[in-house]
Formats: sequence, C-alpha cells, structure tokens
Amino acid sequence: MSKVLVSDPIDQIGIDILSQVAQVDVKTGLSPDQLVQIIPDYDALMIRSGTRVTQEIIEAGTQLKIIGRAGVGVDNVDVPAATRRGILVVNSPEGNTIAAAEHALAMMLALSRHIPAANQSVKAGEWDRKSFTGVEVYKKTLGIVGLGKIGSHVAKVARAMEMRLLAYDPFLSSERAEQMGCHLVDLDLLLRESDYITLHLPKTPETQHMINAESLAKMKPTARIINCARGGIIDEEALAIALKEGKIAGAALDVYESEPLGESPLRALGKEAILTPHLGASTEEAQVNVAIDVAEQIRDVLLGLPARSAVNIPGLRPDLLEKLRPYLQLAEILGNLISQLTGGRVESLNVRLQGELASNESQPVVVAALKGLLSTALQERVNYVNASIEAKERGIRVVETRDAAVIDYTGSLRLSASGPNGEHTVTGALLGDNEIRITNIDDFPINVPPSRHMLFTLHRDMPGIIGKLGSLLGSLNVNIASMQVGRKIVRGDAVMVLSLDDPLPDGILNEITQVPGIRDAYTVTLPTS
Ligand SMILES: NC(=O)c1ccc[n+]([C@@H]2O[C@H](COP(=O)([O-])OP(=O)(O)OC[C@H]3O[C@@H](n4cnc5c(N)ncnc54)[C@H](O)[C@@H]3O)[C@@H](O)[C@H]2O)c1
Ligand SMILES: O=C(O)[C@H](O)COP(=O)(O)O
Repeated sequence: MSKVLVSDPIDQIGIDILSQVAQVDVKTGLSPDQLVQIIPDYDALMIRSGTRVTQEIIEAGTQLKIIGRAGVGVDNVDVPAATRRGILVVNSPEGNTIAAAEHALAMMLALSRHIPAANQSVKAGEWDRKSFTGVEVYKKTLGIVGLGKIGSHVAKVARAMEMRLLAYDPFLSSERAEQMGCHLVDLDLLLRESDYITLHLPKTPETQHMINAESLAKMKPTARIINCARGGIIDEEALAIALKEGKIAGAALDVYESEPLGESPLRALGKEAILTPHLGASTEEAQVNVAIDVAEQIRDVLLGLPARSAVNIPGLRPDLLEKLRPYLQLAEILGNLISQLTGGRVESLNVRLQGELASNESQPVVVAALKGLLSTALQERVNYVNASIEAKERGIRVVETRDAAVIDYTGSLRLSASGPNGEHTVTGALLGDNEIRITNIDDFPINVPPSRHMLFTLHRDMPGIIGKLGSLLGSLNVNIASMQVGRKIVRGDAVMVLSLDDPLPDGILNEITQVPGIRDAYTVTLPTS
C-alpha cells in the first residue's frame, strides 16, 4: 500500500480521501532534519505553506511520486528539483481564492475603521471614541496590483462599494481590465493615485521588494497598503519606517518575508499596522476545498491516473485527456520500440503527427514518445514530468512534423531515429475501438498489436524462411502467438513480426541471423500485456 505523509494541518476530508488508497501519516511541526529522515518511506507528501520542501528533502524522497500543496503558492517547494527527479507537484489554484480576497477586503475595512485597536481598547475597559475615527472607502481609489483570480474578486466586491478601481498587471490587456471595472495603469500612477493599494501577485525575483522605500515615497500620506499575497513583495523595513514617519497612513499584512514573523519593527507599530499570521486561506470552506482538490489529485496519481492541476507538467483538460489517452499509450509503446530497434543512444527523434494528431493539443503525445524512448535506459525514473528535460539533457533533438491529412487512419504517429543499430522508422495508429496497432516498420506495411515479447526480422521474401524460423523457435521451446510478414514487392525485402509467449533465450539472435535469407533480427520487450 502507498504511504502519504501529511506534514501541515489539513482538513480531515482530505485525509479520508487519501485513506481510500494509502496509509496516511499526519506528522506536523517536523524539523527539516526530521523530514529528511522519514521522507524515504513515503510515496506522496501533502503540505500547506508551513513545510519548506527543499532540494535536500526531494533528493531524500527516493519513493516520492507527488507533492501536493493544499493551497495556491508553491514558492515553498523547490519545483525545479522536483521536476528533475520526475516528482509531480500539484496545487489547488482556486480552492482558497474567495477566502484570500475576503481577507484582503476585511483588512481594508479593518484598517479604515481601526477595528483591531478599538476592540483591544474596549476590552481593556476604555471607552475612547475619539482616537478611532476612521475613513470611508466609498468613492476612494483602490489600486489592485495583480488582477488574477484573487485580485479580480476583490475588484468585484470593491466595485459594489463604489470604489474607483485602478489596476497594474503587465500580463493583462486593458480590455480585460475594463471588463472587470478597472482602469489599467502603470505602477507609478497606481502608487501616486491610490488611497488603498492591495497586492495580489506572485512573489518572483522581479516582484521581490516591488514595494520599497522609493515606491512608498510615491504614495499619498493618506494611503493604506494591504499585502495578502506573499511576504517579500514589500520591503518590511522600509514599510516600518514609512509608517513610523507618517509617509503613509496604514498597512495590513498577512504574509511576511520570513514566517513565522520573528523580531520585527512591524510589531512595535500602533493602530496604523494590522498584522495577521498568514490567515488568507484559513476559512472552513477554503480548507475543505483545497483538501479535497489536492487529496483527490494525490489519490489519482497513486492510482496511475493524471492530475488536473500539476504545476510542473502542462495540465490537460479532462475531455482532452480522455481523447488523448490511447494515443499517449501508443506513443509510449512506439517510443520504446524505436529505442530498442535503434539500440538506444539516439541523437534525434523525428515525430510525425498525422490526421487528428496534427493539432497543437496533441503535444503530450510527443512527451509520451520521449518517455517511451527514454524508459529503456531510465526505467521508471522517466515520466511525463521529466521526459522533455531528460531528453534535452541527453542532447536528443526532437523534430516534429504535423500533417492534418487523414491517411488510412483517423490519426497516426510515426517515429524515426538512428542509433547504434542504424536508422529505423515505426508507425502506429488506433483502430476504431482504440486498439493499438503497429502499422509500419521501416516502411514495410504491417498491422500487428504490440505484445510483451516481440521478434522483428528483416529477410528476403522467399519460400521456406517462415518454416525454418518457426522450427528454430520451436526447438528452443519458444511459443509463437502470432506472426505477420510485411513486404513491398514479392520476393523482395520483407519484415517478419512475431509475438512470442516467452522471451527469447540469450544469444539466439545470432542463430536467427544464420538462417539463410534473414539479414537482421531484433527482439523487443514492450510495456504491454
Ligand atoms: N494569504 C494567503 O493565505 C493567500 C491565499 C491564496 C493566495 N495567496 C497569494 O495571492 C497571490 C495571488 O493569487 P491568485 O490566485 O490571484 O494568482 P493568479 O495567478 O490568479 O493572479 C496573479 C496575477 O498577478 C499578475 N502578475 C504577475 N506578475 C506581476 C507583476 N510583476 N506585477 C503585477 N502583476 C503581476 C498575473 O498576471 C496574474 O494576473 C499569490 O501570491 C498567492 O500565492 C495568498
Ligand atoms: O498560497 C496559498 O494558498 C496561501 O498562502 C495559503 O497558505 P496556507 O495553506 O498555508 O494557509
């Protein structure tokens, strides 16, 4: 049974889903060293933002197949290291969108009306109304930095409060921003004109300290800033100084450069600063959403099914996946076949996608062919996550051609490559009921289903050859399940394709090529029943 480690608190519903297929161990609060020690036992790791999944942990996770982040941000996971090791990283891109947006809006209103400080004052026995006079958000300008899922929900609610909306998002068109009621502007203008600024963008090297002393200096002295996105987008030291010196009126932070927040000048500030401990996603609803979303993906991957929100492999729409699934299997088999026929070590792979496979949506089929090609050398270490990277690192050039014309089959795939055994070409297609067929080998037409043990010969089409080969295999107690000959002209060159019930004994290929008329022979083991 697979084993899943849950190293951050997640909703019970996620644990119930995982328990359908795996032993689930919930161990929160582990130190990095403890995690390195126990991770080798686990097939899957489920986390929130509390666990930092470093390269060291990934390398120690020799059984790890998937890391599931019950939330959006994967900045606490070394995704490139996971990709190199073929470990899938999945998240829940939408499960906590509403929760995070509502937290940002709550912060904006709490800042405007000094709610935390007023609450504290009443609880301390005071009745001070004068110190807590606030401001209204009505008709004020809200600058939204990052108009993605969370930013656009904030925009929707803020519009209902009749705020004027500015947005800065370099990856969004003005038309799209206008549809959301926002006027797209540059960051400089947004900083200068906004009464409130709310951040909803990822933390990247480019956005690190995007809000710094210089940008704070551009803001109005009455401006308030909210960060419920990621710590580090604001330079905390510069912010603390700006607040202390009254350069801006307030800040509400849910996320910090280092979490948990340690010693910080922010802690010493008064009612102008509101600090919450990374609570954006902490609603009952969001925690159920993300736990279901990610646990289901981990469960599916452990069952050999694809994940819907993988961050290190292009996601596939479920309908497209359903359509491509038999082609992915075909591509893997053909990739494996060509690798064995060429003797491995190919320098380039030519992939021809024909008929319905010519569409750009069939790109995963190329990845599947690479996976099949590399699996002879890398076995289970290659998968859909790392096949393209592994191929690149091995210097394998992939040349794709696409032709939408339908020839013989609705869709077909042809691979050619050369290696130590010379150049070979294999073509395959699906029959009406999605049955896989190898339809051509080295330009000889055939029509055989792939099978686990196969023998391919190149021979002269002449009487007696089939009988001689059959007798030879019979004398070795190898049972032939099926046999087919492909030829272009009578008594010319031909290929023979045999499906065998048993693997061929070692060294037998030499004997086969001694049969008069047989020029070459290859045994192949394919990943099929
Ligand atoms: N506090 C929390 O608990 C919490 C919860 C959920 C999400 N988040 C964080 O909120 C942020 C937004 O999440 P989302 O789901 O809306 O993501 P999203 O991908 O839907 O939106 C992000 C937007 O930021 C924009 N963007 C990227 N680089 C930018 C830049 N340099 N300047 C301006 N805009 C830029 C993108 O174009 C995109 O529109 C993320 O950082 C996420 O990790 C925090
Ligand atoms: O990226 C996210 O989803 C948020 O930061 C939430 O993080 P959390 O799951 O640790 O609450």
